[in-house]
Amino acid sequence: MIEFEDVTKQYPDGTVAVDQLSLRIPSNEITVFVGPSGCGKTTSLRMINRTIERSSGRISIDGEDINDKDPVALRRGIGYVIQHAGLFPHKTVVDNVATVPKLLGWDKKKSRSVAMELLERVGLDLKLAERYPAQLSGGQQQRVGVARALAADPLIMLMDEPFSAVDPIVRHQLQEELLRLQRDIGKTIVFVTHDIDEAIKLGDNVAVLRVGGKLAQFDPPKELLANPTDDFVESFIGQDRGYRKLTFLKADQLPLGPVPAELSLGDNGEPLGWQSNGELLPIGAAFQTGDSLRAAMDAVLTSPVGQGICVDEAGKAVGVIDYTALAGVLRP
Ligand SMILES: Nc1ncnc2c1ncn2[C@@H]1O[C@H](COP(=O)(O)OP(=O)(O)OP(=O)(O)O)[C@@H](O)[C@H]1O
Repeated sequence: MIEFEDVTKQYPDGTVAVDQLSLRIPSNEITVFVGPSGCGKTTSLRMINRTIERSSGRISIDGEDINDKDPVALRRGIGYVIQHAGLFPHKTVVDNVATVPKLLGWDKKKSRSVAMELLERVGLDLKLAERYPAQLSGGQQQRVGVARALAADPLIMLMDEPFSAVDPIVRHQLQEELLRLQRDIGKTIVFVTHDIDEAIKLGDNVAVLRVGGKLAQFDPPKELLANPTDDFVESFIGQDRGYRKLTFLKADQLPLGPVPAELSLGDNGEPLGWQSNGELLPIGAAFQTGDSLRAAMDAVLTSPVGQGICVDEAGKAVGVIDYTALAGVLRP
């Protein structure tokens, strides 16, 4: 656990970036710091690895004050990922990742093989391993940044707006990959973003900060959406919080209807399209039973016939749901 107790950061010019922040960041979970520009997110994050020193208060990791640790040793146990990945431009991708194992004293061959394993783990095409960072897309560079941060097998990962500079589709993929990776590695991740949707999607816990570096609310996303503590949090979450709440309800309780005859299926039962007046209409976005109700709603809304298709893990159609049945579930 990382604990902030009454932590304040005042910069030499008098700016109070973080004001008496107290919170507990649980181990092996993702905690997100979110808030408007200038609210002290980055300052809070960087005080954890002491690249910014706190002015007062206490920050501890598993009970030990970080100021009692050697800063270099402290940083070695903490991975750090930043917005543009911060890769070494003159090193190849694999050498970027192998840098840390080499620093830890491993030989070149072992460092490279560990680096290749990590690149595979973060979903990078290994054909890109010998390229230089400038020859990769922004999303690919971020994957390398994550692999490099994982290279020392740190218990803690600090991630400062790591996905902000990529387009929305790649961003969505990187978020999904991070969640998948976290299911395997279970690190203590502290993640900074100004995007409340990203915070809600990724965070086990979300700390909402207001300008002046004060904590407005610290809660799991579900609680944040259901009970924002004040007007600031409510307006920061936005108008559509009722819709966002659907993210936390599972679609497996939905009363699915049978697959209708008008739905064309492939050899393995996968939906191909809706037959309508001799035409085959697209199916829209199908959902799986393990998905959220938000995904089911999206499937209904994107279906040309108002029927959301539910598929199993193999992609086989197992049932459909329409507006009326969905509304029945949504009504309190
Ligand atoms: N070195 C510095 N000297 C003086 N003030 C600083 C310094 N670094 C940051 N600040 C100020 O501290 C406040 C918090 O900055 P910080 O970068 O932590 O915020 P942030 O929430 O991460 O912002 P953003 O989302 O825009 O990156 C801001 O008012 C900023 O101008």
